[in-house]
Amino acid sequence: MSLQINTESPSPVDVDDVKVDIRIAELEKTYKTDRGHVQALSGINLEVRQGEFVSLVGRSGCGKTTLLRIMAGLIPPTAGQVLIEGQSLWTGERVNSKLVRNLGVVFQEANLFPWYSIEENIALPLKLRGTPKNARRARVRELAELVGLGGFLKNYPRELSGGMRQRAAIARALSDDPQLLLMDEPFGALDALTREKMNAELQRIALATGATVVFVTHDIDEAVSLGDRVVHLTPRPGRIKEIIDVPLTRPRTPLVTQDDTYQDRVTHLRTSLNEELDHES
Ligand SMILES: Nc1ncnc2c1ncn2[C@@H]1O[C@H](COP(=O)(O)OP(=O)(O)OP(=O)(O)O)[C@@H](O)[C@H]1O
Repeated sequence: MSLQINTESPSPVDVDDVKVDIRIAELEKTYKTDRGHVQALSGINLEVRQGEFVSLVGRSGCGKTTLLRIMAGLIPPTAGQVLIEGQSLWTGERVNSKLVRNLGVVFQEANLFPWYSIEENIALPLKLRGTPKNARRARVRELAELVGLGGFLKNYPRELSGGMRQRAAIARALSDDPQLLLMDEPFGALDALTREKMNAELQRIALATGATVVFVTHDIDEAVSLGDRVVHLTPRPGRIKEIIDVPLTRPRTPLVTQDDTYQDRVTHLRTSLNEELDHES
């Protein structure tokens, strides 16, 4: 079977198409350091459709986290645009805080507030939004069950394992029903079984809520098993090497790994990543 691989970055912004949730156009990011400039991203063009699950993969230093942090409103791009539902996320170094409030963001580190209980941590976005206490409590219970923390709501982060803290962080990111979920290696620190379970949960939640997900991972298998498309970035500077379609039906179970389409994509990506290493050595 031939791979539907788009090796060209899509052309920049065409704001007429309402089904596109995110449009990234000619994005550049250069970090200024004491030892000079580091060009982390160059010429990034990417469109993400509403409800789509896009995985970002690539070797260490290819700019995955930088791209996600720009999309999350945490660091400004040096040039280019990020449009979310047609609105600019960045105007120079100024971020559109209204757009940022509607994002759910999960990082590799759980980043929970140590002085709040798990319940209070998960409820925080709802509290900030002014959701009444009873509704908040019901939603938090529902989410805690979902991520397997139903019995730990009164505990504090320090009393939980790393994997449990991460699940709490995911529940917190989901609490306000974000339409766009940005995740940077959220399951990197979890054991294999928990990770598999969280992958299934994330897929289920994304399907149920219709949320658009952008998901950074080092793990090719995870990228393909979760993604509708996989964006492969290459380093120095970070560029899109190719975008791979993964036309597999959902929900995808662990059996997806036996599917030819799945295996083709994984093999292709693995070969492509290894070629990069060979070129360097
Ligand atoms: N705050 C910073 N200041 C200077 N350079 C930075 C900064 N953050 C990242 N970089 C550089 O930008 C490039 C991209 O880094 P980034 O963390 O985005 O890559 P990554 O693909 O997420 O890497 P990894 O997979 O190791 O997390 C790297 O060369 C990195 O050294």
